[in-house]
Amino acid sequence: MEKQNENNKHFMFGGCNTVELAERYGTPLYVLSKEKIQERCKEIRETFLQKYENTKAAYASKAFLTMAMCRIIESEGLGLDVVSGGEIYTAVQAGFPMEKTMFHGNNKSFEELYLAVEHGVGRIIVDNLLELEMLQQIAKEQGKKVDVLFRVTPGVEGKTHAYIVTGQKDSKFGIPLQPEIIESAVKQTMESPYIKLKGFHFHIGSQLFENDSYTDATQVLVNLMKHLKDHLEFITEELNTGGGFGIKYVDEAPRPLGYFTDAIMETIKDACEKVGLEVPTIIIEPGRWIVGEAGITLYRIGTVKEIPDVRTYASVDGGLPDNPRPALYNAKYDAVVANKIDEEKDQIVTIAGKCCESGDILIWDLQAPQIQTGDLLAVLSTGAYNFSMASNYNRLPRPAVVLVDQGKAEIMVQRETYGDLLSREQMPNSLRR
Ligand SMILES: Cc1ncc(COP(=O)(O)O)c(C=O)c1O
Ligand SMILES: N[C@@H](CCCC[NH3+])C(=O)O
Repeated sequence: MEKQNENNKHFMFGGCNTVELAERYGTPLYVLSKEKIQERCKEIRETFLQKYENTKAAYASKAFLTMAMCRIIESEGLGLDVVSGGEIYTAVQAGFPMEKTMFHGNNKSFEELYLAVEHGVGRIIVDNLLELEMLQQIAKEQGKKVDVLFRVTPGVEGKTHAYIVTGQKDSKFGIPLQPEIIESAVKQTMESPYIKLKGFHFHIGSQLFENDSYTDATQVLVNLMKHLKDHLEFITEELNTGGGFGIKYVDEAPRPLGYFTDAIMETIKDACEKVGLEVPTIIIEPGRWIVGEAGITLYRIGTVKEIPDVRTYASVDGGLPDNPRPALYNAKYDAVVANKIDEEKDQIVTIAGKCCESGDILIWDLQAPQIQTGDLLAVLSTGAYNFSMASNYNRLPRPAVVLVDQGKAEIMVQRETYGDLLSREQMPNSLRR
């Protein structure tokens, strides 16, 4: 834990006193530590990019994206993985070097693909044949040749929540690895003046702690590369092995990045050598691993309801709309009472959100000091898939996002207002008074 403030009562994050942050910016409040993001990017550079030749890394921006985040990622030298027109637009507006972006998604629209080609997105990760068709038309129209990878489903199951596995055969993502399907798709690109197929992509799933699914999938891909070389003389130049590296939410023991990347690199080198293939450029694209532990959410405690012999509920001023993960994946979180970090944790309390949903419980049975109305709760590891998955359910305005760095705090995203909630509404003429 970070060095605490002088009276040791308040939780410090990014060198800032969280009690002061809550007073200054209000609650709920997302707080993001620049330093923690930078530490992860440094680890990627040192244990992967600099250790191995012909490697690249991109940040999976679906985990958390704002224009400021694009700037941080750009200055750390990483690329950006985007999955929608909205994410492309954000990167363009932030002035992100678009040749370092890669565009994913299982159902990209014509408009989104058009936007991607227009702005020179570096790689389009083609997920299906309809997309390939649209892309040929768009590239022809814009007079460009587009670099693509094919996303394939290697038939490997990641050990994680069923809603966040993606690499298995029965998946909505990717081109199935049946020889006739994949061969015909590769042939189409080899004959096309508008498409350059650089290689392949797979993504097994998210919040993974074992490297065997990565190495199994890598081996499957080398078999594919060999097959395509033998049958079509197609040379694979790039292989993107996705993201998914697990982080600590409560008591998980996360692996260092090298545990995954060393295994991937060893497997690819050995497997390629065995069948006489050149090792392709290897790309990784973690999201959660870069930003998850770099974020916290501050909430003010409201009602404390004690049900004798049952449990105590402490309700916060946010919940499911700013963090849908507990309701969606049964995700577990840890938290500290930010204004009482010196106090003994002698109470078990359940942290409830304020939505009209019994399932809106952020944390069951948190070990905490005696909690009272007005206390400040800091929920940890909320940097990934909280802000980016937030909603306005129950018409709660989305919280502000503050970037903290060595004791300084700056607003990254303003808190929504009630006015914002109505800003796109229009009264139909038939209902006007
Ligand atoms: C294609 C792709 N790449 C990267 C990621 C990032 O995953 P994570 O945030 O678990 O690293 C995802 C999400 O699971 C994904 O679908
Ligand atoms: N949104 C999910 C993970 C999906 C990752 C994107 N494919 C989560 O919060 O865990």
